[in-house]
Amino acid sequence: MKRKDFPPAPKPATPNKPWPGAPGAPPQDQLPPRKVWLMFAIALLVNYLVMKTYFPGADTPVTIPYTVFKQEVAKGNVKSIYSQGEILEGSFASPLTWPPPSQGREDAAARVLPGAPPPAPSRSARVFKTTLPAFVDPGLEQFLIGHRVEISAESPQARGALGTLLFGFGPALLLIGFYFWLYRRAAQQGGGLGGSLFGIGQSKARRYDQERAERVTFDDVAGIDEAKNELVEIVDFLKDPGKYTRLGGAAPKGVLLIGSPGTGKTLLAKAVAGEAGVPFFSMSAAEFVEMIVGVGAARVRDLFRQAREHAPAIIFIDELDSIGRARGQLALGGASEQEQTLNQILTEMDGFSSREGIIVLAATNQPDVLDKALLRPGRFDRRVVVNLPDKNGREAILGVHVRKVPLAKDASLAELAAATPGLSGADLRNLVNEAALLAARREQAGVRQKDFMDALEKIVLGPERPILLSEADRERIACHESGHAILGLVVAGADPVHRVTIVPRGQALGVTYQRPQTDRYNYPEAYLRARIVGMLGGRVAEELVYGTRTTGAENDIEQATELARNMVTRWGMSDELGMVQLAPRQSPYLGGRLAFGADRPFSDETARRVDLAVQGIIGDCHAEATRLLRLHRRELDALARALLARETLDEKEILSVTGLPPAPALEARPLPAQAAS
Ligand SMILES: Nc1ncnc2c1ncn2[C@@H]1O[C@H](COP(=O)(O)OP(=O)(O)OP(=O)(O)O)[C@@H](O)[C@H]1O
Ligand SMILES: [Zn+2]
Repeated sequence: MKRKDFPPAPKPATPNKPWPGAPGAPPQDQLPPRKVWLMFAIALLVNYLVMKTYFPGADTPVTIPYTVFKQEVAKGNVKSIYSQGEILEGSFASPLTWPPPSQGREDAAARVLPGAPPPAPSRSARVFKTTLPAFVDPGLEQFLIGHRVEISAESPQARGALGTLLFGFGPALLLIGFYFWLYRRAAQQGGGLGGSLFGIGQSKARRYDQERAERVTFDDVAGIDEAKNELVEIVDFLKDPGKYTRLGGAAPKGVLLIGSPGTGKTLLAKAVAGEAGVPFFSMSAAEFVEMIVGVGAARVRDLFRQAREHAPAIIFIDELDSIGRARGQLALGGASEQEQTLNQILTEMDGFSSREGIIVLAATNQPDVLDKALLRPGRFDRRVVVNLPDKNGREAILGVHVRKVPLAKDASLAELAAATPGLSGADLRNLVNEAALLAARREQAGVRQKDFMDALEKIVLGPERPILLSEADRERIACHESGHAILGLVVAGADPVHRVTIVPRGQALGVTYQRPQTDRYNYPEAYLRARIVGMLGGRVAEELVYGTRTTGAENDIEQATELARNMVTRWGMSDELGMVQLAPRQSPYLGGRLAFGADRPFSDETARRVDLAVQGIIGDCHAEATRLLRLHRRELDALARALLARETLDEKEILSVTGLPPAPALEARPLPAQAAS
């Protein structure tokens, strides 16, 4: 069973890909695959028809009886023959239909007779084949000559040099021609299919023409006003590059957008282009680098060339960190390719003057791993941090995304914003989308608050999972979740418990969902301990009720350990170790993961003391959880029973079942929402 905290925020299924037709969805200017196949089929057909018309000898010969052959010679319809042993091949002056159609019909009638061989379907042919009779037909030669039949040593099926060439290579030539045409087409459209076949060195940059794609403006970007304000100047510059450089000042060349996934970096870059009315060339850095060495650099060159042709313009490089990692720090393999690509970017950025009116925007969520050379003046010397939105920001972002969604009267974006701490802009868009789908499925005219809340639950906790649990398992899970929930009510400073369920969701078999009333930025030690006590509540309840342990607490243990370790190593909350930094600062953009190349900066002796301190915190919290649950055993049992009967309980129901008041407040109330399972 699993415990979830709001940060790291859950990732929506497709965080970055706008759905087709959404603002910012790339224009669909590549050939759709179906059309490609159609063209291919047409090419093959043309090939076939050409062969048919110009090389009738290519026909498969009809086999005719010797007598029919002689009749045709007598009629003067046989143009030439070629004999090879007793097989005689030849061609007619005008095509012959064989077997004659009438005979075909008779044969069809005869087919009812059992054992009758199926007749050959009658068809018209220019070439034929016949077998000479075993007895010698004297005078055949004279007969043929008399009827001007050309007797040759060469089979009519053998073709001239050109014929052979066309037959052997025709289809291949056509295919090549076809691909070449496709490639030209794709190249004209700036990348696409051809690019992957021939133009490997071409950038696959997508160009968004602001007239063609739906134009993105600053109106579409909400909740990140600071970042927006910093980019206003860039828009100004793009509108009139001359204005800035007239007095000899250098305009910015590169701006690095730094922020967690889904905070709207791409959107912001598009909006800058949209506001300035300039073309937007976008490419993900990961796309630069392929298996073939040198390709990345060529693509970079191509990307900048394209932008230069359309200047003023914006170049947007997403996921810069995937090539911008400090050189020499790269993983094995592909290192030199990444280096080359990176060097090419640096060269290009040094190469263009700011007068050209090209601005390179790049996005990353790991600024600390970037090569220092990228951050030097004249390159990405401006940094704009794009933060996760606060409550007001979330409300504004929701406002942007519900523009085209009809809302029911009871829908409250403010309330929704309050319930979604830690969610990014992309998450919020996803939330609105899910809610709209849900409302549509429920056949409502507008989206109600309940739809939003259900969608939120699905996004945060994962979709419900239809697995069949045994009664014993359900009882265990009910007991475990009740343990979390009761502690959420009785531990001072715990976040309010919003929901408890024993319906399996996502990875979890059951979930206790807690969330704070406000966004939190600073966490008191007492709050962190309260949180660990709550995390351990599931296992402790099982210990009290059953006296045995299960694997269900794995996730709880993981999270509790991480939190306790951070208290000791980063936040100086251990008296034994004091205010010493024992772990590198975690990048807020790495979602809590350690920065690249982090080393352990202390002795083995200290490591042992850290472990002891962490175990000490967990031990204390375990004791506290046990004490509190013993004290509230009656409420624990009541809640577990109610859960077994009703599966899901909301805040009000939990309070009424247990008869407990909400958790008493701590001096100041701390952190984002959490869900424990
Ligand atoms: N501040 C915002 N205002 C309005 N919509 C937003 C905002 N932030 C994100 N979105 C929505 O989320 C979508 C995805 O965001 P976007 O791709 O810009 O995020 P990102 O920061 O570039 O993410 P990543 O780092 O994963 O590339 C946007 O197209 C937009 O619909
Ligand atoms: Zn749990």
